[in-house]
Amino acid sequence: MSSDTIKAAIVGATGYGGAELIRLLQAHPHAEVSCVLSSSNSGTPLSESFAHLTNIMDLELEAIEPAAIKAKADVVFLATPAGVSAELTPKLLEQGLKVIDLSGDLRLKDGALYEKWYKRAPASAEVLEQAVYGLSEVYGEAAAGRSAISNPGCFPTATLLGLIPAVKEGWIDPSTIIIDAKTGVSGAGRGTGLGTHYGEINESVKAYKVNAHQHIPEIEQVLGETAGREVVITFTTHLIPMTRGILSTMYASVSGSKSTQDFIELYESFYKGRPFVRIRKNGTMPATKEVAGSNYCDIGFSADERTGRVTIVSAIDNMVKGAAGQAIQNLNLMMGWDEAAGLNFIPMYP
Ligand SMILES: NC(=O)C1=CN([C@@H]2O[C@H](COP(=O)(O)OP(=O)(O)OC[C@H]3O[C@@H](n4cnc5c(N)ncnc54)[C@H](OP(=O)(O)O)[C@@H]3O)[C@@H](O)[C@H]2O)C=CC1
Ligand SMILES: CC(=O)N[C@@H](CCC(=O)OP(=O)(O)O)C(=O)O
Repeated sequence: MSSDTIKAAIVGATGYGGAELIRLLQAHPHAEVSCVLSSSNSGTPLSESFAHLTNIMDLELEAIEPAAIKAKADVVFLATPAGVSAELTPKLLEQGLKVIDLSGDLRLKDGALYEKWYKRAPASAEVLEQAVYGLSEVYGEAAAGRSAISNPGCFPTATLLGLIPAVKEGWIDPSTIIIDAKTGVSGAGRGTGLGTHYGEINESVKAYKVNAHQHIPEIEQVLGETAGREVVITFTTHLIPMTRGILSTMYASVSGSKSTQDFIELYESFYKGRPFVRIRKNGTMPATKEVAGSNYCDIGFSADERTGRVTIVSAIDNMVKGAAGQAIQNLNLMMGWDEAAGLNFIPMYP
């Protein structure tokens, strides 16, 4: 480890997001996991919760005590359910710790909107103000030197990276946007439930949370900022019988006459120098398998002269670019390191 190494604590280490953070941080050149925390399993070794970590991460799970975390860590990743970070973040910041939150608690800047969609009390206005929305390729520069980052949701990451350049340039009419998104079941976390039970999801595809998904206001917030006016979207999520991956298919009316190649060139220029967004050539479309296990977001386009609409398709791994990978990308940006440090994984294929 180099002298600019920092120590990371993971709250929610017994969940999927926590496990993915551990997998990725293990290979990070400037960060090491110094403590793992749990609200229900403290005093047990992490490998008892995750056998795949046997002989790799033998740390014992600890109770969540901000002062004790400060004694062991510089930065805290919160991979916890909604409601936890709203309460915990101010206590961690008071200790002088940096916080990267993977939950939805700090993403919506309007507390009333959070209350409406998440059905819980929001974080304080002060904490919401402090947290930078960490869509790395768009707001990455704002993360430098900051103490709190709200990591974007998995669907918003795939969708916003696919829409922002066209909305920003006025190439699509934001009022016509329709998003059809599919996810693997790991997006629902490790907790068991009827919704992700094998017998319920295997050999089946279903739409869920239609017009009621908590990522709707998050996507609208960012597209509204990008367009400079209110944006309202139609957004439908589908559960697919696969473990990892999100495919977001986006439709919108094109303003003026733009070809598929025009879109490809616009996006290549917008994401120039950003290592984790890959633009597909010649109207070819991405697949979740082509980004699995990696921090890439792959985007493809088809502009249809016949309908005057464009179809934009983006693919990510929900656990990596949609959660732990982007959280580490944000750590890198926060610390002024190479944004790709520790994240140069080739996707697992096939
Ligand atoms: N899975 C994904 O693809 C993505 C997840 N997210 C978000 O990241 C967060 C973590 O998700 P994920 O890892 O999948 O969820 P999991 O359900 O797999 O894990 C969440 C962990 O949080 C801990 N926890 C539960 N209650 C509390 C509490 N009151 N205080 C502290 N810790 C608690 C649990 O561990 P213990 O009982 O040991 O404390 C649990 O293991 C969620 O907010 C999720 O919405 C965001 C993007 C993508
Ligand atoms: C399959 C599945 O259930 N996925 C979850 C992903 C949500 C998530 O990650 O929640 P936050 O981003 O709000 O923290 C869902 O659609 O609600």
